[in-house]
Amino acid sequence: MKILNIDQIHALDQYTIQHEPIAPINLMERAAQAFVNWYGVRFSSNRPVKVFCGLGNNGGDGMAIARLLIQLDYQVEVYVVRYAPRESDDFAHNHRRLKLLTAPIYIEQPHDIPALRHHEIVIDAILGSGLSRPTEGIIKEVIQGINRSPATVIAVDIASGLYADQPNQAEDIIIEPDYTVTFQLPKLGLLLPKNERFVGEWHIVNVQLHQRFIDQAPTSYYYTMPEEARLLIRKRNRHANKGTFGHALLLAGSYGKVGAAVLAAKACLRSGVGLLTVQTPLCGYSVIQTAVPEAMCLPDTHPYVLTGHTEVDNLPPNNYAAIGIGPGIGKAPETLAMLRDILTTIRKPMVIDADALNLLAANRDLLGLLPERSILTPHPKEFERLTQRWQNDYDKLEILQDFARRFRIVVVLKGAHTAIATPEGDIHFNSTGNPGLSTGGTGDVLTGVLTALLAQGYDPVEAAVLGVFSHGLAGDHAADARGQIGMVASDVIDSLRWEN
Ligand SMILES: NC(=O)C1=CN([C@@H]2O[C@H](COP(=O)(O)OP(=O)(O)OC[C@H]3O[C@@H](n4cnc5c(N)ncnc54)[C@H](OP(=O)(O)O)[C@@H]3O)[C@@H](O)[C@H]2O)[C@@H](O)CC1
Ligand SMILES: Nc1ncnc2c1ncn2[C@@H]1O[C@H](COP(=O)(O)OP(=O)(O)O)[C@@H](O)[C@H]1O
Ligand SMILES: [K+]
Repeated sequence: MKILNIDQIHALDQYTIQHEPIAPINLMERAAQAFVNWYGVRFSSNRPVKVFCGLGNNGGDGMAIARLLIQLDYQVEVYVVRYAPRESDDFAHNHRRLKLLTAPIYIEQPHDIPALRHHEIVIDAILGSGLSRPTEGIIKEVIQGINRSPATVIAVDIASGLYADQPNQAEDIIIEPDYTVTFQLPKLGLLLPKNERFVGEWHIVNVQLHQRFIDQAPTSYYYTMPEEARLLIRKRNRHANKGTFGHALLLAGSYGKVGAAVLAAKACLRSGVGLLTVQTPLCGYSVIQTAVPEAMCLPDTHPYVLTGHTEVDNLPPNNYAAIGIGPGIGKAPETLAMLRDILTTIRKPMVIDADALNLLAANRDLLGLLPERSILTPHPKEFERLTQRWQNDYDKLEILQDFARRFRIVVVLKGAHTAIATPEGDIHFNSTGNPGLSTGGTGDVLTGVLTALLAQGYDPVEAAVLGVFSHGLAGDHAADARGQIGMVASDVIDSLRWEN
């Protein structure tokens, strides 16, 4: 699904109005109805509702939402924050309609702000995507009052005071909602880590804006929807054999970190690879042979770290369908030499993770050797080591795009909405996963998943989008079964499923 900027979203509104065609007031009604449908299945009518409206179209949505809720027998009070003399036409229209049902209360001074109790629901329709400057004056006072209250807060479209596609300043006063119900398309600002407090749990509701405009709108930002990810999964041919699905090589583990190799190997096998060889230091040999009997093991000559040398007959590295390197390998000089050797030999996309990334960061000349369309999987700290410090999340996205474009690679920047940057400069945000994944070893699992997909011949961008989605989904299933707190990386492996 595309993520559009605010100018595009406004143009999309106008396009829908002209080409559907639909009167603006009816489009607002559709948005309000979509919000109320969402609301109705979650909150019972015995919780009093206070709707806070601004004077623009977000406020107009609030007015229409209040009317629809009153008609459904919810107990609703409507507050209008009168911060300016002018109102939008559609606000004024809905204001008139609402006044036939109830008398709104006007807030002009701080003492007009009502007390809010914990069983109440606040609907924040003060400012939406039309935000043009930081909040101040009476709007700021109302927002602070709502944020201090114990009520449940739901933002209409976006929290009042939060920019949808540009950075806020630390001192900005912004609604801190429990939920955001946004219209039609996700907004970039909802996905960024620093905005977490101003987003809460967010949901998209469909208001049937014109699909032709969306299809033609240029963007670099995408949000992976379940149906899009599932479409990428390839069906197996009836007459397939294990050769069809590739032979992968995982280079993983060091003394004390052979578990990382085990996790990556198991995840690789659970993601459909045909054959798997794990190269690990000698100390890992019997661990791999015992813990992952489905995998072959290539013992390195070194007892503790990977050097790339082995006394056992094996395939030349270029003969593997895909190579994944990094989980638990450490940063020994011998391992650096092996990485350099591999990067000079291998010409097909690889998966590079963990200490392999730290070795790249410390030896930047290696970046130029990366096979085109390789997948790098840094968490934010590793990414900072590879690049530079960023000022804010928007700046970080630019650094990410530049880095992926410059080295013609796929960069999977891990986090709550993992951002996958392509060599073409696009960014795909993931929609699955939960904080239960913040536990040691889940990154190793992802490396195994991605290596398996490359070995099966998936294009690296598709492998990254699908692999990250499926890994997050497995994390969600693991959380359902074990809870976010109790789940571990092995549960994520056990929960991997590939169904389209
Ligand atoms: N896209 C969709 O799918 C649909 C969208 N819809 C809804 O429309 C909403 C967008 O409406 P909108 O454009 O009228 O903007 P909104 O935020 O209500 O108000 C802006 C007004 O406030 C002002 N203003 C700005 N910042 C300010 C500040 N800090 N302090 C004080 N004032 C400030 C600004 O004035 P100005 O910048 O001109 O001074 C302007 O007058 C959107 O979020 C959604 O809810 C649906 O109805 C239909 C489907
Ligand atoms: N709060 C979160 N929400 C969603 N996914 C998360 C969250 N925290 C971590 N993850 C995911 O868990 C994985 C952690 O990877 P990483 O930090 O490399 O762990 P490790 O090095 O311990 O294996 C990544 O895929 C990341 O996207
Ligand atoms: K709002």
